[in-house]
Amino acid sequence: MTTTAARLGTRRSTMATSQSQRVADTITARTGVPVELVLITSFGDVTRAHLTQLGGTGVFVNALRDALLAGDVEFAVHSLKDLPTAPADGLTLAAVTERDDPRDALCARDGLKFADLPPGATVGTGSPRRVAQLAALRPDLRYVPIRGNAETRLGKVASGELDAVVLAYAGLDRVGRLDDVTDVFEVEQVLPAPGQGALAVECRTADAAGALSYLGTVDHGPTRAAVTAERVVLAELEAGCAAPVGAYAEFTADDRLRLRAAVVAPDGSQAVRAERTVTVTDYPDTVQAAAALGRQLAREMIRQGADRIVADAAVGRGEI
Ligand SMILES: NCc1[nH]cc(CCC(=O)O)c1CC(=O)O
Repeated sequence: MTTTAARLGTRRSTMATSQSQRVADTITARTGVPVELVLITSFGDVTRAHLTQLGGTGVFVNALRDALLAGDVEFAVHSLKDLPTAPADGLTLAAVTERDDPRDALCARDGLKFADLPPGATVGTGSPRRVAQLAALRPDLRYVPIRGNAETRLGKVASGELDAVVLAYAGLDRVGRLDDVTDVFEVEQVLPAPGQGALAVECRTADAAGALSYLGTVDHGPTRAAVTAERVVLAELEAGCAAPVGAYAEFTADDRLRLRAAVVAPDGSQAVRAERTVTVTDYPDTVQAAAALGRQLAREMIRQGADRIVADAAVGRGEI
């Protein structure tokens, strides 16, 4: 008897296939189920438009979701930070993998640290969240929007077109480019995107409890709780993945869940930053505690004007 391999849908980039292969190998090691990668081209991969002009959420995940719903693949692996917060009809988040390093990293010419970049130096990043937080730290630098995969972005530093680029540390690790990192931003300086460093495994809801219940073997409870809190902040602020919102949750030494979040105006001139910790055992389960924590923190931030900053930033991007 031959065992048919489960088909895992993934984007085609080196980063996507590397992280998907790792999930496939872990599933096979833990369950014995063979998994084959099916490469799917998303609109976000082929268009040259600037990310913030693509209508926000979902550009990288829609093609994978279409393939799932069409039955072309059994499950899909996404970078969790690219996944819209709204649930998708007929699909279930079957697993959230253990988070890799959530921080953002600087890759600069000549080994330069962020503090040592000369005034006026050009820093490439397509993320309003990064621009806003970096501009708050160094308003004297020039932030340049860029697109393309990690290798293309790093190439702009190698060619001398830019002095530096900022990318996710976890992504650089997955494409084998950690040698290019010259500085790493602590989460206190630059809060990561909600879900950064974690992967989402998505399948059809109809298969989740039965045929594909083995996907639960790659679910990591503490990461799922942390990213739940982070994504609730994003949802409550009615912000998409292109909004200047950072959020990071982690368990403290005494097993409480601490959530930090920031909303920063695109020029760094205004910011709402907040932090809150929850005692998880006060709630029926960890994910409910995380969701309550996210809602409470978001409400506190809205009282301080965070929703205004989010809306103004969307107007600035031409979304409203
Ligand atoms: N939007 C693209 C994207 N989606 C996930 C990652 C990095 C890996 C991760 O956060 O899991 C990246 C690239 C980047 O931000 O540098």
